[in-house]
Amino acid sequence: MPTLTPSFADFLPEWVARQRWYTAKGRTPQLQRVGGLRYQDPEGEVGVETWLVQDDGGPAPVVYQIPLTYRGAPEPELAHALVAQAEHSELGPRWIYDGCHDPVYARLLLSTILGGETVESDGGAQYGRAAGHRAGGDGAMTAHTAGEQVRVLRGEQSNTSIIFEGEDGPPVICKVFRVLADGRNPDVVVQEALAAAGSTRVPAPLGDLYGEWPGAGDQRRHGHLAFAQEFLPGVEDAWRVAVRAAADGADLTERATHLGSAVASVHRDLAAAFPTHEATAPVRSQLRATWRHRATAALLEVPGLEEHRETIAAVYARTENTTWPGLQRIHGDLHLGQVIEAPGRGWLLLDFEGEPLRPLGERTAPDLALRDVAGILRSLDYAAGAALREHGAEVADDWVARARGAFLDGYAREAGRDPREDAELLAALELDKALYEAVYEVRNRPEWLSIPVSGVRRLLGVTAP
Ligand SMILES: Nc1ncnc2c1ncn2[C@@H]1O[C@H](COP(=O)(O)OP(=O)(O)O)[C@@H](O)[C@H]1O
Ligand SMILES: O=P(O)(O)O[C@H]1O[C@H](CO)[C@@H](O[C@H]2O[C@H](CO)[C@@H](O)[C@H](O)[C@H]2O)[C@H](O)[C@H]1O
Repeated sequence: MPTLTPSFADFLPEWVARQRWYTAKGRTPQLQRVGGLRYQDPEGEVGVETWLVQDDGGPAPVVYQIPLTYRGAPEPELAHALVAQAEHSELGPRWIYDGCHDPVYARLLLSTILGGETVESDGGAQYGRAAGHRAGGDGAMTAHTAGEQVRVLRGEQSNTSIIFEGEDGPPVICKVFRVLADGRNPDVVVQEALAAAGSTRVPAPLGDLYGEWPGAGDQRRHGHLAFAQEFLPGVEDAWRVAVRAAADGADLTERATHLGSAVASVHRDLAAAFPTHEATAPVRSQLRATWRHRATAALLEVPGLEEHRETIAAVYARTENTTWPGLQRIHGDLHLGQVIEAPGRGWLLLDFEGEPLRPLGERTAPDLALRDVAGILRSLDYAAGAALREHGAEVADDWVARARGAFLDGYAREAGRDPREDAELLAALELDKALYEAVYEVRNRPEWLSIPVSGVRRLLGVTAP
C-alpha cells in the first residue's frame, strides 16, 4: 500500500480550516473521507481526484467537496492554490493543489458535465460516482473543454466558481458546490425551471454534475456536485453598484425600481413553476415558530442582543392578526450580491441555493415571497454600512429610504400588490434576516457584525448604546 508523507490527515484539516467555504470557522476540522471520484487526465500527467470528506468538528456534521490535483513538479501559476507538498512512497515528490484552480481539473469537470460522462472512485467502501447532465443543448458549448482560459472567480462566495473563456464559444461559469447536501441542489433545480419557463431573469443553465456517495451505515447520499451556466463577462453585481452609489450619494432609484420589477417577475414565474400553498393557521404558527427558534439561537450566538428578546418576540407576534399572502417557492437568500446587471438584459438573479446556514428541507420549502423582498431591503441598508466601512462615507438615512422605496415601487407595479400593505410581515422578515446576518457575520466576517446588529436595533426602534 503506497503511503504519502505527510499524510492527508496531517495537512488537510489545517488547509480546510483556512478556506472561505469552511462553515465552522474557528474550530478544528475533524475530517474523515467518506467517498471520492477519480478523473482521468487525457495527458496522463496530473492525478485528479475529488475527495468527499465529512467534518465532525463543527456543530453538526458537514460533507465537503474537495477536488485535488497531484503533480510531479511544482506549477508556479498554482502557487497560491498549493494544499501541500508531500512524498509519495512510489511516485516520489508530489505537489498537491486545490483542483478548482488547476485547469486540468477544471476542463475535466466541464467536459464531464457537457459530455454527459460518468466518473467514479476506485471502489470499495468509499465508492463514489457522478454523472454529467447537459441542460437544453447548445452544440457550441463543448468547445470550452480544451485550450481555453480558465480562472477562479475571486470574492466573497460560499462555493468556488470556475470561469472558462475563449474564442471558440460563449463563456461558461461552473460552480463547484463545497458543502454537499443530500438531495437536488435548489440552485440547479430553480434556475433550470425558470429557464424552462422562459424567464429572462437568470443566466442560461448549461448542465450539472450529480453524484452519489456513502452515508451513515448502508445508506447512500445523492446530490449535485457542480452546476454550469452561461457566464456574463464584465458585468457588475448590484452590490458593487449600490455601495458605490451610497458612497457617492448618487441616485439609485431608477435601478432600484427595475430591480423591484425583476424580483416580482421571478416570483411570478416561480409561483407558476412550483407548488404554492395557502398560509393556513397551522402553517402561519409553524413559520412564526421557526423565526422565534432562529432568534433564540441568534441571541445565544451574537453578543449584545440578549436584552432585545422580548421586543423581537413582539415584532413576530404582530403578524398573528394580519392577513398573509400565499406561500411559494422563493429565492431564499436574496441580496444585492446575488443580482447582476447585464448590458441589454437588465437585472439577472443568481444563486438560488437559499441561506447556506439553513438545512436543505427548510431552504426549499414554500415561503413568503416577501422574504426575498426583505432580503433586498436589508441589503440596501448593508450597502450604506459598507460605504462607511470601506469608503468612510456617511450615507444619509434618506439615501437608504429612497432606494428602498423605489425598489418597493418597482416590485408593487409588477406584482400588482404593494409589499408595504403587509407591513407587519415585512418587518418580521427583515428582522429575521438581520438576525440571520448577524449569525453569519459572527461565524464568517466578525468585522462586519456591526452592520446587521445596527440593523436589528433600528428595526426594533432602539438606538445603539
Ligand atoms: N452567470 C454569471 N455571470 C456573471 N457573473 C456571475 C455569474 N454567476 C455568478 N457570478 C458572479 O459570481 C458571484 C458569486 O456567485 P454565487 O452564485 O452567488 O456564488 P456562491 O454560491 O459561491 O455565493 C456573483 O455575485 C456574481 O458576481
Ligand atoms: O454566500 P452567499 O452569497 O450565498 O450569502 C451569504 O454571504 C453573504 C455575504 O457574502 C451574506 O450577505 C450579507 O452581506 C452582503 C454583502 O457582502 C449583503 O449584500 C447582504 O445583504 C448581507 O445579507 C448572506 O447573508 C449569506 O447568506
